[in-house]
Amino acid sequence: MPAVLEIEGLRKTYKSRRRGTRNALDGFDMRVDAGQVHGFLGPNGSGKTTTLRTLLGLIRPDGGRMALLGHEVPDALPAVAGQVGAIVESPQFFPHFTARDTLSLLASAGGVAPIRIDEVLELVGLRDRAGERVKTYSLGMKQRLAVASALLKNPKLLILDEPANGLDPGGIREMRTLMRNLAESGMTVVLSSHILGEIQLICDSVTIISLGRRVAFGPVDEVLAQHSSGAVRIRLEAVTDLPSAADVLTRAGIRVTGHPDHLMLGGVDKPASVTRLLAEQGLYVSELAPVAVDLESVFLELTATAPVPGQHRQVDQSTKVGGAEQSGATGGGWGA
Ligand SMILES: Nc1ncnc2c1ncn2[C@@H]1O[C@H](COP(=O)(O)OP(=O)(O)OP(=O)(O)O)[C@@H](O)[C@H]1O
Repeated sequence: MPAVLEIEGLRKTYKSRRRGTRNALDGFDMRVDAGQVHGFLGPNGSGKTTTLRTLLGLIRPDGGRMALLGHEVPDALPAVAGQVGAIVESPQFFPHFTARDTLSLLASAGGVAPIRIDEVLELVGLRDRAGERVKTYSLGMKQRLAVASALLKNPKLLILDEPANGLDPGGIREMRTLMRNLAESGMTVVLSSHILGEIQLICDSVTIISLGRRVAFGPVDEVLAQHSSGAVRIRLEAVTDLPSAADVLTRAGIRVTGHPDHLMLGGVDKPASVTRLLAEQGLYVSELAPVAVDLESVFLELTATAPVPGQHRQVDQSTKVGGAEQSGATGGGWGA
């Protein structure tokens, strides 16, 4: 299958007087095959926006290579730009314009045939409301108008940074249907998100980034399967013993992720050894259950930060060059 997007060893260092030198991307790799809906996941500050902006020629990288639709970028950007639609920043619309006025303006500026306006309005489900002013639109409708504007030139690749951010469950469902419809029409869609349940439902494949590096990638099922073997949830008689239990198990080489009332363990061969290890330290297990992991647990385990649906709550993950600071490592729990 041909790669629509390829990134190898991408590096970007930001230097600022106030924050010093920071590695936003530290040898990052990514590959997206044609016809996929691909989820790009990572905690705040892990480098998602820097990656997408670098791909689109808005930021100059310090190293590595990138290709879009088989052409090396940024050199070939003028040649491929017409085949790539992207929303990497919240687009601003004239509030008094209708959706149709907005798209007409963009279409004439971009040399797009007017007939395409109705097609994109239909695609994003705004045709019936196209004559209403944008200021009367819900956030979800504005997001869909933004997608419509990116679809005007009928791109082969659509890149969306946090398309479901701030949407209510109804808006998220509409966005999900839209993404699937676009993929079925043959478009490749890359979307960054914190809403992991959504990514699990919508996406065929994922890349997880942490601290500017790829920590997992592949078809969603495979990423889940790689992290499901030996996954166990335990509860203790005393919830206050969870931190000590996490400590004991981590020292025994078990991957541990802390939650308020239980621990998730990874890579457990013999569940009985967990009970024994803990009992030897006077820590008593009240429940031990094998579990099928979801994308959220995998994300938590790999990035050590807890995602909050629809919110930017995780701490910044970038690393300071020349210092030990790594601010994102403690957000999720005690272990791993
Ligand atoms: N213009 C800039 N100058 C200095 N540092 C920057 C700049 N842009 C981003 N950074 C830093 O680079 C790191 C990566 O940021 P980036 O925005 O790519 O992360 P992200 O994964 O998109 O996060 P979020 O989910 O919060 O958007 C962060 O530490 C951020 O503070």
